[in-house]
Amino acid sequence: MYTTADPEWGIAAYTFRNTELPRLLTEQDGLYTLLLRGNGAPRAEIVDSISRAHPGGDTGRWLADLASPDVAVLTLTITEAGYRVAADGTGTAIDRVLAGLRARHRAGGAPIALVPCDNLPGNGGVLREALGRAAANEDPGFRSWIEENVSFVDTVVDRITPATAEDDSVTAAELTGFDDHAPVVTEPFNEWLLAGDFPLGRPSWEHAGARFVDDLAAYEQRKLWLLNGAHTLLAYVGPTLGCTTVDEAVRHPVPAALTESWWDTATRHASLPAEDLAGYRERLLRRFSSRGIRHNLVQIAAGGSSKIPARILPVLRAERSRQRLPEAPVATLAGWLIHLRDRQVDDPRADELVSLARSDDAARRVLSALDADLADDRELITAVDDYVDHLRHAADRSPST
Ligand SMILES: NC(=O)c1ccc[n+]([C@@H]2O[C@H](COP(=O)([O-])OP(=O)(O)OC[C@H]3O[C@@H](n4cnc5c(N)ncnc54)[C@H](O)[C@@H]3O)[C@@H](O)[C@H]2O)c1
Ligand SMILES: O=P(O)(O)OC[C@@H](O)[C@@H](O)[C@H](O)[C@H](O)CO
Repeated sequence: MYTTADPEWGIAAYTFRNTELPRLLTEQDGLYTLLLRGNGAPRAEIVDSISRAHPGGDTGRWLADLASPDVAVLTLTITEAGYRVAADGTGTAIDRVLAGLRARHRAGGAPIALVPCDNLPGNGGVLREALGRAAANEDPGFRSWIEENVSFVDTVVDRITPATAEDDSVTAAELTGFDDHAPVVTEPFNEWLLAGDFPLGRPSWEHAGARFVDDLAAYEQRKLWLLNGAHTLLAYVGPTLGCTTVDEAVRHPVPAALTESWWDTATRHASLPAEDLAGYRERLLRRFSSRGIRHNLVQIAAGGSSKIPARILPVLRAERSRQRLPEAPVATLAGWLIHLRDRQVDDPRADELVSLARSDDAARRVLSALDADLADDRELITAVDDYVDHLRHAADRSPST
């Protein structure tokens, strides 16, 4: 959407495993509909910035694109779990990026900007570190080329974009007359913040509202703690009370009160000025409550083992260092324990975590798998265990959603 602001640029898009989406996009000449759903009537825009779409398995094409000096920027949206480096170094997104950079280095070594768009603190640094680990056994000349020519840009992407539902295609076609098989539904709000260098230039994304800043840390903290932290809380507590979407969960008295309590706790440790945080929080409640967006909690519940450490634990640690034990992080951890015990778990560490969650002394063992220091916090572990019982009782008394 931001790239449509600069018709000089186009996107060669690659999926990871999905072969259907590139096929559909190719049939549609790369066009897709952005369906904006808020509390009023839906609106639609056609996005024309994808020049080509390829399945991730099209390795020859991928290497040729990455080798080309016409390619100046590589963005990645691969989920938090996508930054893991496999023990044998193969088959991951990081491995594919490394192969692409190798091809680029061999083809003359034009510089490039890598722009991760996933919800991770310091996502540019996370990518730099993951690539560094994957490249540990590479030729030293290639490794120093990476250091000197690859720029790692930090970003914060803020726009609630749930998985597309069937009726979204119907609504999109009614609004545009274009029979789109790959529409994307989103909220009207959008914010994209970036910090870093683009050695070969970039699209003028600022013309569509992107903001380039020197330091992202405070914005990142605000977004990851207040928005994604609350989403994580709702994704684990909501389903224990019969809620299936974010808007349902923030209308239910128990998760609604916990969300407010989480925001009170997290804002005590956030760096931006209080008025800014209060405004963001107020807007968030409106965004979460929007009836236009049906954001499934199951989608948000995936990958808790990488999300909880980034969104919940920094605040919990800051509170524990002041001898406080706030309710909302305890509720999130208890909800996660119930999730691991009772539900279909989508997480790269699912086997290990599900087995720990079903063992004796589960709370201590699951929490220590997240952070070894938590294993010694008896007060926290007891509170999480008690909260599991509390949530189960609350479920029995829960109003229907
Ligand atoms: N959807 C949103 O509201 C939103 C907003 C801001 C940021 N984000 C970020 O974008 C990410 C993707 O969200 P989405 O809604 O597009 O999800 P999605 O499930 O629609 O897409 C995830 C993509 O990541 C790929 N992927 C999954 N696991 C991978 C792995 N291990 N290695 C490489 N690729 C992998 C999938 O193939 C898919 O193409 C989120 O994890 C989040 O960090 C999402
Ligand atoms: O998989 P996650 O938790 O990183 O993402 C799910 C949502 O919390 C997330 O996509 C938000 O909607 C998004 O971050 C809003 O900007």
